[in-house]
Amino acid sequence: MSNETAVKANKTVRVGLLGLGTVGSGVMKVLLHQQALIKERTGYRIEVPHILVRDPKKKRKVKVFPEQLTTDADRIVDDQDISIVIEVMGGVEPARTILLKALRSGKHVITANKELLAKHGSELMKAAQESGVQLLFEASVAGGIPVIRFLQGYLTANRVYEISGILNGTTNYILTKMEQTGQTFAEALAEAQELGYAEADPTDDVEGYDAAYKLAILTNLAFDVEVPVSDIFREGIKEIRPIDLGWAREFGYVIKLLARSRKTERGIELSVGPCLLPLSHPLARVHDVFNAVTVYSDVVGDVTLVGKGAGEYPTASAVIEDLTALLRQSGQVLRTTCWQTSSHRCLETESSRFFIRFTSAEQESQQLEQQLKRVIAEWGGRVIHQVKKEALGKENFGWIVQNLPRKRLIELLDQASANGLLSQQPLVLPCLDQVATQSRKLASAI
Ligand SMILES: NC(=O)C1=CN([C@@H]2O[C@H](COP(=O)(O)OP(=O)(O)OC[C@H]3O[C@@H](n4cnc5c(N)ncnc54)[C@H](OP(=O)(O)O)[C@@H]3O)[C@@H](O)[C@H]2O)C=CC1
Ligand SMILES: N[C@@H](CC=O)C(=O)O
Repeated sequence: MSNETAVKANKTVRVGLLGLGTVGSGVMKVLLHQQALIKERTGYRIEVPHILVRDPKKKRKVKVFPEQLTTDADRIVDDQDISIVIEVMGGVEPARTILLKALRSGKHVITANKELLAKHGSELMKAAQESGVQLLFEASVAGGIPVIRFLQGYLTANRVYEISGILNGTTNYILTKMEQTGQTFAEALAEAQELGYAEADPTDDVEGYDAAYKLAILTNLAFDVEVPVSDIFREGIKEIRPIDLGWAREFGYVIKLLARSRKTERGIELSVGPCLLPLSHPLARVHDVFNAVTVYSDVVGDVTLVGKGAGEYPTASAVIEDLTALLRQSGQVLRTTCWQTSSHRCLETESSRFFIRFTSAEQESQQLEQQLKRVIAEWGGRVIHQVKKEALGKENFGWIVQNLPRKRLIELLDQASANGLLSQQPLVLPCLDQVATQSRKLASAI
C-alpha cells in the first residue's frame, strides 16, 4: 500500500514495546510528539497497546496509561494484532526467548540490544529469515548514528577494510570530563548514569564490553564473519588517571576508548581499548557523549559518521527510523548477508609506539629510570618523549616508547616490579599514529 493510500485508509499499526527505561521512554515520547509527522511521512498511526516492564508501580518519565503496562511478555507475543515488537529492555534473557518467539510468530523485531545481538545474532537472524520477517537493529551501535544502515544498505560495490570508532558514549563522556573539568572517574561516571548514557551495569561500559559487542556487530556486517566477543582483545578505562590525560596532551595526543576491526593478510585484527590518538586525528575531536565511526572501503574511501552515541533521544531516533523503514516497506532493500560464519583469525591491533606511566618506589627513582632505558635500548627501542612528576617522595614517569611491542614493555615493567623498583601498577597504552595505511594500500590497488 502506498503512503497516500495508507493515509486515506487511516491505517493503524500496533506495536509491542519491551522496556520503558531510558530508551523506551524516549521511544514513547517521540511517538507521541512526532505523531503527525510520522503519519504524514509513512501513512500510519502507531499504537502501543502493551509495554513490558519489571515493575508496573515504578514512576515513569513518560505518561502512559496503567493498563498499557504489563509484566507478561506473552500479552505482546500472543497478540495477533501486534505486527512489530520493539525490544529496549537489555540483557540476554529473557529478551532472547521473547524475541525468538515473536519472530517465529511472524512479528518484525526492532532491537537496541547489542549484547544480545553480539552473542545470539545468528540465531535471531535465522529465525527472522525463516519466518520472512525483519530483524532491525540500528540503535544497537552508536546511538543515533546510522552506521548499520550505511554498512547494510550503502556499500554494495565496496569492500570494507577497516572500521574504527568511538563506540561508547559513557566512556567518552568520562574521559572528556576528566580531562576538561578535572572531575574524578567516579564523579563523571555518576553523571553519565544520571544522563541515561550508561548500561544498567556500567561495568559493561567502563570495561569495554559494550564497545566490544558493538564492534562484533559492525565486523559481522562489514566482513561477513561471526566474531565471538571473547576473541576480541579488550581493555577498559578504569586505570586511566587525570595525569595520563594531561601528559598525553603534552605529547600531542588525546586518550580515547577506540574500537578497531581491520582485515589483514594474517586475519582480522580486533581490539577495544584506550589509546592515544594524535590531536590531528579525525576522532580526536569527538568529545562528550558523541560517537564516531570511520569506515575505510576500497571504492568510496574513508567515510566518518559522527553523532550522539547514547541517551534517550538519539537512541529513540534510531529505533523510530527502523520502525518507519518497516512502515515504508524499505526494510527489504537491506543486505542480509550478516551473521555468516567463515574462517578468520582474531588478532590484537599492533602499534609501534606506546605510552607508559609508572611510579618508582621510594628512593628507587634514578636506578629505575636508568635500568629501564638501558633495557629498552638493548631491545632496539627508544624513549622519544618523557615527563616526570614527583609526589610524596615517589616519582611518576610518563614516556612514549618507540619500536618495542606491548609484550616486551609489559615484560620490562613486570621485571622492574618484581625487583621492587615500582610502587604502583604501571599503565601501557598504544599510540595510533598511522591511520589505516594497510587499507589505503589495498584500496589503491583497485
Ligand atoms: N541508554 C542508552 O543510551 C542506550 C541503550 N541501548 C540499549 O537499549 C536497551 C535498554 O537500555 P536502557 O533503556 O538504557 O535500559 P533501562 O535499564 O533504562 O531500561 C530497561 C527497561 O526494561 C525493563 N526490563 C528489564 N528487564 C526486564 C525483565 N526481565 N522483564 C520486564 N521488563 C524488564 C525495565 O523495567 P522497569 O522499568 O520496570 O525496571 C526498564 O523499563 C539496552 O539493551 C541497552 O544496551 C542502546 C543504545 C543506547
Ligand atoms: N551505554 C552505552 C549506551 C549506548 O549504546 C554507551 O554509553 O554508549
